[in-house]
Amino acid sequence: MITVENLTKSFSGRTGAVVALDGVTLEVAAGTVCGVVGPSGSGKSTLARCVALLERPDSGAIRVDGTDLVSLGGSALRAARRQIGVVPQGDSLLRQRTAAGNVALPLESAGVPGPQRRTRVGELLDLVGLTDKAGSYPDQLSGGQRQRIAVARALAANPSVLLADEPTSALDPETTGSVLTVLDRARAELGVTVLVVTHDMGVVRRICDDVAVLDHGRVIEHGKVLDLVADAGSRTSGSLLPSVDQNPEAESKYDRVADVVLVGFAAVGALLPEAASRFGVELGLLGGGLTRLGETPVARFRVGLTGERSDSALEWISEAGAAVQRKPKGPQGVAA
Ligand SMILES: Nc1ncnc2c1ncn2[C@@H]1O[C@H](COP(=O)(O)OP(=O)(O)OP(=O)(O)O)[C@@H](O)[C@H]1O
Repeated sequence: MITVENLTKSFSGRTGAVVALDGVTLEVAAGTVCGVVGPSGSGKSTLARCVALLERPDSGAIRVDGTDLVSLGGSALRAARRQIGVVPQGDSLLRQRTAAGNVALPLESAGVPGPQRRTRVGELLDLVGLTDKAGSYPDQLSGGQRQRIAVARALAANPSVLLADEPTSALDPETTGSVLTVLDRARAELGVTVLVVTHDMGVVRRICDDVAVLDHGRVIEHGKVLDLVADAGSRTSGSLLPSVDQNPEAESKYDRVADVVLVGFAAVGALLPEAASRFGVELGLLGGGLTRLGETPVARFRVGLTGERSDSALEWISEAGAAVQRKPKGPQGVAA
């Protein structure tokens, strides 16, 4: 588990101090993947660098499995660093070493004997699906393959935490998928806790259990992705749910208009028709659609309802587990 408490970090800029982290508090449960998102300059990389102990915060605590890393020095700090695997931003492999040689690097530094090293490198190449590229040099690998080798290298010393800073930037969607699969396997098969910094909400959509949204060095939103998408006002719901086109003319034809978010329903399409028939209302779909967050099906539909028991129908949909947000009717609705 990673716990970050009230972390602050400033840099001296040309026009005075730049506050990169302004009281960041965050908790990432063991064996989960947390995405750190936010606009450029919001402090994402600084947070990752502090957690990786590459940067010392000005104040606050960073605990990994209960140990406060900020207070450590000397050999205790070096030992703590081994608990944290880092996939740096950009191309980070050594050009003159093969893929296997790059993965072996942290094991060599830790003095792991040759036979054990070879076994471990073999396991890691297998984990990232690149056993057949063991003898290839970085220039002979694609960008996605290089990133997967960087993940294998970060996992070599058996860390409990893996930090990845923009692991998929500059990759095409297909290659991005293969890198994300590897991060997901690290969590699922090795139980590693993963913190991934990204500007790409697609990364959050694919592999993150939790998300933290940073802005101006502060956490402005943090929680489980599946909880946040059900919260109509959250930024996460705005960026991950299917969009709804505005159509005031169609909406004006109904007594009630609402957005309905359904998370993890096996038969996502069945609830709305059932509400219509139970309460004898006319229910029309005005927009939205289905998506998937990780393995979980998620839907957002804008619905219109007409009939005396429209409110009861919406209440029943909400009691069945959906998040329902009633929409005020637009000017055309008032006129109708
Ligand atoms: N070493 C440094 N020296 C001076 N200022 C820095 C340094 N590192 C970061 N900053 C400043 O701290 C703020 C946060 O930067 P950071 O790189 O953490 O943001 P970010 O969210 O990762 O941005 P991006 O998405 O563009 O990588 C920015 O204003 C940045 O200019």
